[in-house]
Amino acid sequence: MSDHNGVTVVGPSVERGEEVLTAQALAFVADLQRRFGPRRVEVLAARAGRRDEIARSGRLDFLPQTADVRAGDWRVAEAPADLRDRRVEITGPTERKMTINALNSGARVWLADHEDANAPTWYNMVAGQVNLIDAIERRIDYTGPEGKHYRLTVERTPAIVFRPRGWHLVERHVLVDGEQVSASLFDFGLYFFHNARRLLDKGSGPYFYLPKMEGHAEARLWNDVFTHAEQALGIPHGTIRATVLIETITAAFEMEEILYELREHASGLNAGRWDYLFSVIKNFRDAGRDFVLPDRNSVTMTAPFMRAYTELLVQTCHKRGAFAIGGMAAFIPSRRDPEVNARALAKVGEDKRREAGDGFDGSWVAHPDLVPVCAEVFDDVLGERPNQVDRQRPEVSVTAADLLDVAATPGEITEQGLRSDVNVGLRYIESWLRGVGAAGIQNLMEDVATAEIARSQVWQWIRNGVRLSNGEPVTVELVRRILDEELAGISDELGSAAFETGRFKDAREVFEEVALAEDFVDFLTLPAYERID
Ligand SMILES: CC(=O)SCCNC(=O)CCNC(=O)[C@H](O)C(C)(C)COP(=O)(O)OP(=O)(O)OC[C@H]1O[C@@H](n2cnc3c(N)ncnc32)[C@H](O)[C@@H]1OP(=O)(O)O
Ligand SMILES: O=CC(=O)O
Ligand SMILES: [Mg+2]
Repeated sequence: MSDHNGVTVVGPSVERGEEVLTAQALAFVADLQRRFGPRRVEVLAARAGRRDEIARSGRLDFLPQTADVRAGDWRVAEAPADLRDRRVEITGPTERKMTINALNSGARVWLADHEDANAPTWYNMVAGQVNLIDAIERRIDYTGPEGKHYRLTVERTPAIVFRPRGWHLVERHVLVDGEQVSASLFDFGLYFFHNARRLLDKGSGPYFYLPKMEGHAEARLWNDVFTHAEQALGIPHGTIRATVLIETITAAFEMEEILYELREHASGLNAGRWDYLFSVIKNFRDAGRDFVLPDRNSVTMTAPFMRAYTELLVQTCHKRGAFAIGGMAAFIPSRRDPEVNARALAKVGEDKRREAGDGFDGSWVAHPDLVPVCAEVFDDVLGERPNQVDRQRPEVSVTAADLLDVAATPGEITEQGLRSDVNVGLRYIESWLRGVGAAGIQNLMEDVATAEIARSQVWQWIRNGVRLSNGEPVTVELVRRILDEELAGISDELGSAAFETGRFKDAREVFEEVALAEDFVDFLTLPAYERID
């Protein structure tokens, strides 16, 4: 434990942690917390207020008070040179081996993730910052436990776009004046303090993905944080570039306003489909059967409400000179199973073709073996151009009713779907509690966002009196029985020794809290964070 000028670090020491947790860097974070921490609390309270309003009215609409922003003539800042071509973006945790693999992947951008793909153990958060500095300095290497050596093998590495944790989270290992620091300000502050100048000196810049925002007031808060941070380090205003994930249903109604708030710092919007689905379930969880989604794996991007969302996103971005970046197809390739691999490549190719055809400027992949698939699709559509931001979509006309047309989603609610939600929820939470924030489960990529869908869908089915396709009602008792059965199956598969040393008991407790409790828990990571480390 260390204590300096009102900043107390209560996390254990991490190898090379002293390089990032310097007195100056912590003072910078503390200043951000003191200036902006109270506004973060207000923003979170406003979220709760808005959700109460949705519960009362059962609907959402574009904001009348910002009609002039939507009608106005404005554009976001010009893209810096290394963010003009974003056709392939690889995402992943900042763990050392994966950092090197992502840098060698051939993607144009690496989304270095402290959000959905991250389990925020103190070790991960500090070591991740060390790895990021080493990555920017191109001095990163690593030897795995089996002796395999990793180093940078390419001349041109992807531009790094760092995703800090969302506004809802705290970093409990750092206290500022006795209060837990905002995880967003901690992650952003350390990365910016250590790397802003470094990146500029290397011809790049401090670039960020901003997760899980629920509206333009939150974008204004980020913009004010950026402006202050630039001033504090004497870096020109507008150096930071931010890409905002539109991954909540409320933010979908404020895309223009979000870009407007951040216009001097904005690079684009990303269609974060998994959290978006979670947000639809969460916000309309008690709005009746019209908002009940079928089995998680049957909801695709061609469902009418998902198409409305991505079409509006592309149209909005290009109207404002911003990049539209596509989302994550969940299929992961396999180097062991050619059939699984072929299916993943085909599915991902199909997904990227739809996005490129719709006008997206680039898209995400979860695995290095998917970089060529995404590159090929966007190469075909872009040709010599670095992006297609000039492609306007005047024919697109999306209404509030289109964004909320969940009822038109095809698909069934099946016992297999329920079992899959329970199985994936348990396995993912167990992995997260062990410090692993992204996992391949049943050949699909699972992370915080996909696990949120699984557990919130179970909650919604129970609370809306849903029956499975076999006629059985979804009840707390049924889900408890399935939990027993799925856990027994996992134990048989892993063997009892491995099962007992895992975190399945805690994972079950968390799953029950976030899927079965009468009061809906806003984020599964909140109760899970109490049990991490
Ligand atoms: C909803 C959202 O926010 S999506 C964005 C957040 N989610 C993510 O970023 C998920 C990123 N992807 C991953 O973490 C991984 O691909 C997983 C967990 C899904 C699968 O990983 P693995 O089980 O290790 O896959 P696999 O064994 O095929 O990996 C092969 C190699 O590729 C590497 N690799 C796989 N995915 C990545 C990645 N995203 N970045 C860097 N390297 C990767 C592995 O480290 C492994 O390296 P090695 O051969 O040197 O040991
Ligand atoms: O962050 C991306 C998502 O789909 O969620
Ligand atoms: Mg997300």
